[in-house]
Amino acid sequence: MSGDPRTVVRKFLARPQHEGAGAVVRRSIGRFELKYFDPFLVLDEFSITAPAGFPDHPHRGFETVTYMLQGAVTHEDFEGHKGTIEAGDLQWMTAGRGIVHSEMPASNGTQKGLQLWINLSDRHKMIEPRYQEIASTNIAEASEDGVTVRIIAGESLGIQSPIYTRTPTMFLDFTLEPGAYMQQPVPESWNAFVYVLEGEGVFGKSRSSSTTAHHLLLLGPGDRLMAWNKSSKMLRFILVGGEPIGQPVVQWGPFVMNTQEEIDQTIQDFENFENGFEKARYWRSEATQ
Ligand SMILES: Nc1ccc(F)c(C(=O)c2c[nH]c3ncc(Cl)cc23)c1F
Ligand SMILES: [Fe+3]
Repeated sequence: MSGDPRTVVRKFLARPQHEGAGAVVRRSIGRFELKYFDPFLVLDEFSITAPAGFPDHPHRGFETVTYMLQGAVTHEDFEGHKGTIEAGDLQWMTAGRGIVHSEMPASNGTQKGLQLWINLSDRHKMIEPRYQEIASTNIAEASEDGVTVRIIAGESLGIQSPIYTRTPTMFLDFTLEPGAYMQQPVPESWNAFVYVLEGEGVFGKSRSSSTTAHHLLLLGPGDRLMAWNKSSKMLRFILVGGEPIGQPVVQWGPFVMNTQEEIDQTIQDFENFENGFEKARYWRSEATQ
């Protein structure tokens, strides 16, 4: 690698806030200090205990990536697609022209996970909805010198995820043993961030300070991330990068388009059950009945 390692340019502590129906999320991307980090719209570390959850709601114009950390979430949509996302499982949902679904706790106790919202370019915003779902046991994993990486999207240690990312994206789940060090290439033209899940780590070229759980680190220019675990406990974090789309973003809750007129049309489509929302007219999820 001929370029420079990336440095940490901004650091945010994601504090709990209420979302959905009684759900608690730690929102890092999508909060007022960081409304949009192209192509990323939202990063939520969510925690839900029944009866709280995310009952019937729509999406248009982007993708949701749900990666379970603890427990399980049951999802069902207006096309009859339903299932349970267990701990370690991945659901990559391309809402495209429109999805209406519910995402609710699948069992008692607290369900925890991450949900990342990835914007779609204008040419993909109205494509047919699609799911890519991988069970935990089928998620590619590699280990080397005290570093274990689960390849959710993109490539690491010579292993490529099967997930097709319309907006080119990498999503890697790293665990470093005490004393371990990692280096991961990141395309120089991509925006990239780290979100710490557990432990304490030192990130970036300057190795200035350590970072603990629930913190998001925006990375500056460079061709790779370096990280160290100088603590006596395990360090776990995700490294996410994406190719900026560079188009206008007009968002109204779960609708993300390029112009206000397209948002007005989307709201009309949803209210009139048209242009992709036809099946929302009579559908209600079982989870919320
Ligand atoms: N207010 C609001 C508006 C629109 C939404 F789509 C949602 C929503 O469904 C979620 C937002 N964060 C999430 N983390 C995890 C899961 Cl499983 C779902 C969500 C929501 F909460
Ligand atoms: Fe949703």
